Amino acid sequence: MSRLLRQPAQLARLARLSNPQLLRRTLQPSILSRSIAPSPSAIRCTTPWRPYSTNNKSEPKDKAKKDDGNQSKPATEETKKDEDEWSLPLPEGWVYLSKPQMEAFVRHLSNGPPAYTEQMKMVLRLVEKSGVPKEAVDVIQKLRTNGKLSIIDKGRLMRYSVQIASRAAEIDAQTGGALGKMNTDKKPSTDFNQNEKPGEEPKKEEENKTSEGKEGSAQESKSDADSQQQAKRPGKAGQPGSPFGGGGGGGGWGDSLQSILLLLIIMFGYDFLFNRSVSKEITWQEARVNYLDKGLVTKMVVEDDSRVLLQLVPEAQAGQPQLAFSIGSIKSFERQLEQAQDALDIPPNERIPVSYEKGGSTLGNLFLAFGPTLLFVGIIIWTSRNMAGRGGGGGIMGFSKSKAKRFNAESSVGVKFADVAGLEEAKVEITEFVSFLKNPQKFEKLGAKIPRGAILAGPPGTGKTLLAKATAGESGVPFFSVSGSEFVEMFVGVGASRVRDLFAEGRKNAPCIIFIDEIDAIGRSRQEGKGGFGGNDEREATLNQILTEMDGFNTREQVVVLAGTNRADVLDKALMRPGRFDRHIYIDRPTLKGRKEIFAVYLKKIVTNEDTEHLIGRLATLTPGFAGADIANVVNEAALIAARANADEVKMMHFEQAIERVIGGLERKSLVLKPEEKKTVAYHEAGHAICGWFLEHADPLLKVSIIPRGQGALGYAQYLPQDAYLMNTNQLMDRMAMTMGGRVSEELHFPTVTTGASDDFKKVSQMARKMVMDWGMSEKVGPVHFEDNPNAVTKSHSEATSLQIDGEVERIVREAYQRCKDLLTEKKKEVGLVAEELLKKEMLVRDDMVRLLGKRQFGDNNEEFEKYFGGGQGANPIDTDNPDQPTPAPAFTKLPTEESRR
Ligand SMILES: Nc1ncnc2c1ncn2[C@@H]1O[C@H](COP(=O)(O)OP(=O)(O)OP(=O)(O)O)[C@@H](O)[C@H]1O
Repeated sequence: MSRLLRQPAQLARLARLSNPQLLRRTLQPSILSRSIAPSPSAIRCTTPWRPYSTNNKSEPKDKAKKDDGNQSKPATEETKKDEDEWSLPLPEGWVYLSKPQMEAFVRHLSNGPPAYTEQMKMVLRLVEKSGVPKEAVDVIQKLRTNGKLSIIDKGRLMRYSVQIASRAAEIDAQTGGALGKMNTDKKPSTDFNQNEKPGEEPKKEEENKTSEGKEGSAQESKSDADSQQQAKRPGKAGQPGSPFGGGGGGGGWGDSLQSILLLLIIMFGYDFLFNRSVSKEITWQEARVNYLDKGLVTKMVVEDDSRVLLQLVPEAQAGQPQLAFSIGSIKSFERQLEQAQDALDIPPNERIPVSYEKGGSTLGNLFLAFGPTLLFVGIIIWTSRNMAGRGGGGGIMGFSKSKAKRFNAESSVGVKFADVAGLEEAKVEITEFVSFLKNPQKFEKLGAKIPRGAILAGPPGTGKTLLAKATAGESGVPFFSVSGSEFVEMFVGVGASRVRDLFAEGRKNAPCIIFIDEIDAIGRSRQEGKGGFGGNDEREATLNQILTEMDGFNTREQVVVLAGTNRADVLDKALMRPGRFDRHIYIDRPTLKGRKEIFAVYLKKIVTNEDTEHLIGRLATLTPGFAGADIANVVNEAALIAARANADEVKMMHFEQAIERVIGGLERKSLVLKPEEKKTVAYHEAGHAICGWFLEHADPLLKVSIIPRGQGALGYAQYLPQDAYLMNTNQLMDRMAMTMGGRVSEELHFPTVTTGASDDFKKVSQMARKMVMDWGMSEKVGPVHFEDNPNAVTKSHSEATSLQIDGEVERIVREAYQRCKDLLTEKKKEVGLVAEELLKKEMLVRDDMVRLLGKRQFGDNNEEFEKYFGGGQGANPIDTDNPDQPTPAPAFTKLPTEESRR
């Protein structure tokens, strides 16, 4: 419809093209009904229609009287009697227009676009036939007396037009399309000729009507043939295309409604845009001689500084349009008016009032009147579409819809417990939910209450979501997954209503599992944020709704709520209490055993000829601290590296490259260091390596490199820390000393030091501070725990204690430094040896170290390391240039770079 409105020519085409079809549709029933048996509807369709103003002598008077009695028209003088037998009674509050009113209406419409004159005639016939709402009479009366309408009145008239159009459609449907048929045959009693004097019947029309009256039923019998003729000449002048469908049992009344509406909108739109007022142009002289001099002018309105509208006494105005004349300038008009009034000797207090109006019904006014409303409606539609596009559920109402993704037991949730490696304890806990969903009677008959839900807490990527999915997969129930952040919207109340919707959906689909990931986005403690500038009301409202919903489940409702979070510590206590999230399942990063199991799951999908057991063990040993997601990533990365090298299978070196890439980041080949910088980096890394090699509690060294990697790392020494859960003071001191190795080596080998050790100092300081404040490892401060929250306004301890803590931290760091300095001073030669080798080879592996320094004195303190990497081997330094030496395992050899492979 909007497309049609933008292209009025199309509408004309549409109306014209639709005419033959409509005619055919209209005709068919009457032809059929006549060839078989005359039916009342067929007769009705062909009964000639007589407009109200035609005083048709041929109509039998008694019939007219009878009809009059049947009509429920108001008994005013202006009310017109309808004589057509198929006319429907006027609805309450509706009247027929009087002839002068009709003429005023016609004059108004005749200002529409010329291309639609024919269509306007049809609208007119329709108005004659259908009557108008009573209130419309007031507006039309204004049109009659003022010749123009205000924007508000035009808007009203538009509204009445819609009502008229729907009544027309009703009549058309109820009379089997008679209205449509009538419009193809008849002309309105009131013509559109503007220049015609009001009240005067056009002669031609009169003739037509007389002949109509004479021919009477002859026309009826001719109608089929005529109609068929018309069908062949669509849109010919005088035979307008009908916008009324309606034929064939009212099937086209929707078309009628649409067409009439479009026509009216076009007409009024045209009027708005192009006709400042419905008026007749005269000259100043005419205005003066015919009206001013005769004392008929009551007021003058200057429009847009260029045109003057005359307001006349009612007697003079009656029956004619608004009069207007153009002026060159206001000044000259005022002068002329004054002279005229002076000449007429009009006293100053009786002079004709002049008012000034700007704009009239210009485009600007139109925008001023409707712009804000249109803008508002536009914004609503845009926002609503946007929400729908984001999966908001469609339309503005979609805001409150939950965005949970539903996975079906048969389709998407293909995950089973077997796919979740490790996490044995968590699986045991959660299996209970599965048996509850599968077999609730088992629990109910013993009077047991089933837990409502479980919080799965732990570091990112450890398999919380996977476990929740597996629970749904095992129990074969629908699974609704939603992220906590999806409840957070800028509109107040949306979060709470989404929670309501989610739980309602869950209840509808019970038994089912609802999984809320990252629940900390909405489940944070309500105390948080209260201290500052007040809490977040929207978040609290959402949390309260979750609390309410979880309370709302009765024990028989088989809806289990699981939630995942990385921050169980910040969750609201009310959320964690029994009866809501009863179970708290902590899922930590996998241990060596867990990593082996996860590698086993993912390596199944990889093409490799390596010994699986050895591969898994070795990779698991190389990846301490890796979460399940990291392991999945390493395996995939290795396959990608192998594919890039066009390998047939994924080899150990591909896996090791992948691990190195995940830990250290991408090799930065573009970063070229100056020779002296490279030398500093080599001595710095050699210092770390020597500390790691000679300190008793250091972790086994894997490799040292001066190839820049990732973000800002110019070199690195990779150790293999054990899965340690406790550390003693000696271990910590050795680790700190090892971390200081880089800076101390720089001090010993160069006249000045560099900025390269800042990250080392940060680590050392953090460790020392924890030893003093958290772990009670300072004799002076004692076994006390101190809160170390840099954001806290008040400290948990006194200034004196702070000073004491600072003093102890400094002491520990200094001790570690001294330990390192003593060692590196003693091993200065070895540092130089390793550094020079590093400068030559860029990367040294464990075997290089053994070759250069001899077997490590203290062993590797790591069983797995010794098992998979042959730790302790190489008691005799390996000469890699000697072909008789055993080939080192891949982790100990330099990995081929991209260039060397090419
Ligand atoms: N125990 C595991 N067994 C198999 N795959 C795992 C395991 N843990 C994690 N993964 C892998 O890691 C991916 C991410 O895991 P998941 O989404 O469950 O982590 P999460 O703990 O929910 O993380 P987050 O806290 O960031 O939401 C999984 O799709 C899976 O491929």
